[in-house]
Amino acid sequence: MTNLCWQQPSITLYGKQHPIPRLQAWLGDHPHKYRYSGQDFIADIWPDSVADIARDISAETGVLMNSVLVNLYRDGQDSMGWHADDEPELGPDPVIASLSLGATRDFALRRTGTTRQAGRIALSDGSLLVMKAGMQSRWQHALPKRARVKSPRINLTFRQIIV
Ligand SMILES: O=C(O)CCC(=O)C(=O)O
Ligand SMILES: [Fe+2]
Repeated sequence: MTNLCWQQPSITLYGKQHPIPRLQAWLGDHPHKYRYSGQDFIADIWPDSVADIARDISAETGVLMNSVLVNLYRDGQDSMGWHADDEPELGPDPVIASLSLGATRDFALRRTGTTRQAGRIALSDGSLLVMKAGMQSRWQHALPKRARVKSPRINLTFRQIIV
């Protein structure tokens, strides 16, 4: 994982550029394109180790996963804000499978259109969280900062790009 092509793109908030508070890499079985905050990213072809995990997760979920967004949270200061994975490339009702490695981090949930957190799940090393069809339109999720966490976490969110 350490030799992946890590990127730290900037997102535009209120007209100002901010680097995302984590590193990410976009991998797949083909050079799939995906659009994120107004920028296009082309997938690097995944190494055999990741292809093997994708095969297992495809068998587990019944969905042929052909791409993965890898997130590296260097410590508890790194995070991901509230969002749903509702990019058009994923189709109307995606299944997304999220494998966690390293430090345990809380995964927070809220209903779409609300601001209050409705629940959280501690994602520990080796855990697999499957967000099933219907979830992205009804719920948002986030990975909040945790000041006490001093060690890194890598998260692989397997997806099926359908366009
Ligand atoms: O790090 C996590 O568990 C969440 C990652 C996530 O939501 C995403 O990659 O879209
Ligand atoms: Fe997500």
